[in-house]
Amino acid sequence: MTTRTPLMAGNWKMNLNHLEAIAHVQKLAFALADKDYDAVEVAVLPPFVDLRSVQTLVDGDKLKIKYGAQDISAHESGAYTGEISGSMLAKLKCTYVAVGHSERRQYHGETDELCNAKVKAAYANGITPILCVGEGLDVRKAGRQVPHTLAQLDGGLDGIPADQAESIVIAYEPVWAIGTGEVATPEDAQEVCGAIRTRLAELYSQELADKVRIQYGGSVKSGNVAAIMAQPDVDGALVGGAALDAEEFVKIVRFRDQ
Ligand SMILES: O=C[C@H](O)COP(=O)(O)O
Repeated sequence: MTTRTPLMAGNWKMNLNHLEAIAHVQKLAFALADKDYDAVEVAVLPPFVDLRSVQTLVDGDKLKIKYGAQDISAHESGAYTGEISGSMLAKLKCTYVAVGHSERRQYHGETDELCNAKVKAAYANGITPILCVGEGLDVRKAGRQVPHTLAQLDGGLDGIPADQAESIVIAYEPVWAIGTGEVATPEDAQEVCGAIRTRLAELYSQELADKVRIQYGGSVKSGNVAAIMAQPDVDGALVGGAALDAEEFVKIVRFRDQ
């Protein structure tokens, strides 16, 4: 059985300017330094304008905290006003990039096809995508959360070869649980995360599926993280609101102590 290192990633969304970002990462580094946290990988996904500041801090102080972006352009360069390319993110040494977050899908009309192009752009630049998938409330009420989420997974991974897919991170985020305080039960999370792993085995191989980390996201807090992480197919969390509070995020990282 493959051991997967849990990945706790804080998606700051449109919060914290570059000065606040520096203070926040310093707090995280200070709080995490007093106890070994090698067993858990910690990442932050700040707004684009914070990335240079975060990079300088992480590089300068040789922090173990990883960082990445919340989005990536499907294009490599050119006349795409407002977009940020994969090569720009790679130049800032981003480890991760979120692709297809439900807020991008909902407010910016991102389709599975576009997400797939963004996954390819990430890999073309040596950045690991965190592909976000998950159903809305109407789909959940209709009991179609598994086929809906797997269709997003299939679309996002279309044409991605195994040697790339083995490093992908999948974030299962039921939209009805994002920022609502409405957390999926551990069983809800396991149902879909387990189905994602089974699909990865069908698309590639069981060996590959066993390597891929699958996160849960949606109102994760220190009080509920341990129960969610106890599920066999949940390998981390993509944390929104609670990641803006350094102390709370550190508690989530230390889920084993909760
Ligand atoms: O990317 C993070 C998710 O959208 C979860 O956000 P939340 O923890 O505020 O519910």
